Amino acid sequence: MARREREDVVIRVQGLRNGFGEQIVHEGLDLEVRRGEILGVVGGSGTGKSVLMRSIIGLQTPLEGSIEVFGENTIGREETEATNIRKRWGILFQGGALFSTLTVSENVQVPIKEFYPGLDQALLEEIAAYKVVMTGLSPDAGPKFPAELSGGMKKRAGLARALALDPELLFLDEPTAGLDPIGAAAFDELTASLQKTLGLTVFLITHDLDTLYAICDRVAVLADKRVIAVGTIDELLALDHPWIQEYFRGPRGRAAVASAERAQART
Ligand SMILES: Nc1ncnc2c1ncn2[C@@H]1O[C@H](COP(=O)(O)OP(=O)(O)OP(=O)(O)O)[C@@H](O)[C@H]1O
Repeated sequence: MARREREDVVIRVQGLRNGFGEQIVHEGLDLEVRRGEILGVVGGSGTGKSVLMRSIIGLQTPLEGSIEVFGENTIGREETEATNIRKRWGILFQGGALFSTLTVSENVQVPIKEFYPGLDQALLEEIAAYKVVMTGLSPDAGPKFPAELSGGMKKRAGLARALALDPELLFLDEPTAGLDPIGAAAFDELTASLQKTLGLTVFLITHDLDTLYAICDRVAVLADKRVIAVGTIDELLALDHPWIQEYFRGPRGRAAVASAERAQART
């Protein structure tokens, strides 16, 4: 394969098999995520979207297969070896996963302290304050505890922490779940604008059709234990798979198309 092509693939998953006891979640799953794209990952509940993400970031050891991130294998790596790859990505887990006993600013400082111990406290606070503002939160949010924040603010704080180390690759697990439509649209806009400004590659698990239409360059569909299709929404719509047709052409899919068309007409 040409070197250039290799470099343009940030995540390469091949022949992935995952399971828990008797239950096989993935079998022969292949996926490539290209540099600079927002890839939406969809699939019915329990199809293994989160397990796929956990496999890629090394939290779940697959039964078979290979996973490369930035051209490096991420399976079975020693902690110290994996550190160099881990600091090049940021993760927003489902629900934000903030430490409830730490303030927003302290939450953002956690990964910085982990990877760069010994940084001066004033500098840590300055970096955290910058990340907080970057995600659209007011500077006053820094000293607040997660319990004092709205759902949307918690997501933004989680995003600020995911961006703490200036990552090239961002993993978002259902970032708009639980947000009202206006909050969800605002979060989508934030994701798209950060992706552009920072040149990020984004792996985005979602059930939110509006998010897919609004900001994803391509969408990967998980079904039957593997990625059955990946492409633009138009490319997926041309396929004859019942789940894809039902998902994109069902009532919610049609509403998302109408809303995307309205947004386009406004620009
Ligand atoms: N640690 C675990 N132990 C046992 N089974 C697990 C574990 N983690 C996930 N599973 C199972 O693997 C399957 C896939 O789970 P996963 O959370 O990846 O689904 P998902 O596609 O992200 O679903 P949802 O859209 O509902 O979040 C499920 O059947 C789940 O019960």
